[in-house]
Amino acid sequence: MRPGNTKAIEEMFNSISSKYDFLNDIFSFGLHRFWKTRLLDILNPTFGEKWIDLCCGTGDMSILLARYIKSSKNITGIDSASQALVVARERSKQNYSSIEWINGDALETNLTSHQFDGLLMAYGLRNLSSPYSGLEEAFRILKPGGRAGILDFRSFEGTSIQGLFQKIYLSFYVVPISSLFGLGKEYSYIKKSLVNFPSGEKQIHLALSAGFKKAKYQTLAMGQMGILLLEA
Ligand SMILES: C/C(=C\Cc1cc(O)c2ccccc2c1O)CCC[C@H](C)CCC[C@H](C)CCCC(C)C
Ligand SMILES: C[S@@+](CC[C@H](N)C(=O)[O-])C[C@H]1O[C@@H](n2cnc3c(N)ncnc32)[C@H](O)[C@@H]1O
Repeated sequence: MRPGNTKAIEEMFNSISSKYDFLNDIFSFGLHRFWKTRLLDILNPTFGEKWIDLCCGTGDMSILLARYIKSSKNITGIDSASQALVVARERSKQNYSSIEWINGDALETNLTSHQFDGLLMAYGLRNLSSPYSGLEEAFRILKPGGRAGILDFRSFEGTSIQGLFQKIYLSFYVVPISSLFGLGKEYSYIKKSLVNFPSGEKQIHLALSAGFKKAKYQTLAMGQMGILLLEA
């Protein structure tokens, strides 16, 4: 599996969608929900605002957002993997039925410009064939002054203890456990996708070039994850 191969990535996420949430809980000890909630705490979405979750996958972030603002109205989730959206629809149909799920491309959403107050993207940017084009599209659909939060693995430049820890964790914990579920190849893709993923500083630069007025980057999970915070 090569990063940047859009069709192959879509197929990969379709194939892992039924085990995706379960494995994320195992691999992060449930902490990924805490990281996603931290993102919401920073962005402070409020009732009445219109939000979009790009690369929503099985819908975790959109559902957390709906819980956070105590309403599922005005929330849209978009993902290219149709099977991931089947899971998202099933998970949301009882209590969060107003969330709109769209099967589409985050690089070309075909959504009207300047319509969202806020935008979320969790673990999506690294999977796009062009993170820069993803940021341009995010900027286009946000209202002026709209805010965006992008959560993903931190990409380390050079040698560091944290970078080494990340490689060891992925190679000796995540891949072997996922292999037990027949998904070793799929999960070994995470490490590959980090090779060309821009560092926090470079993400800031890309976002400003894509049109955002303000950009900052902060880390969490003992420096393993990063949040890119943007204002359109
Ligand atoms: C929710 C998480 C990852 C989502 C995710 C992203 C991808 O790009 C994938 C690609 C292919 C298959 C699956 C995924 C995928 O699930 C984050 C949590 C899961 C991680 C595997 C956990 C990795 C944790 C850090 C390297 C170290 C964390 C230390 C912490 C203090 C426990
Ligand atoms: C690692 S998952 C993250 C899912 C979810 N946001 C979460 O935090 O659990 C990455 C998601 O990005 C989606 N994706 C990758 N490229 C995409 C694109 N060009 N357009 C829309 N979705 C895309 C995949 O289908 C996958 O569901």
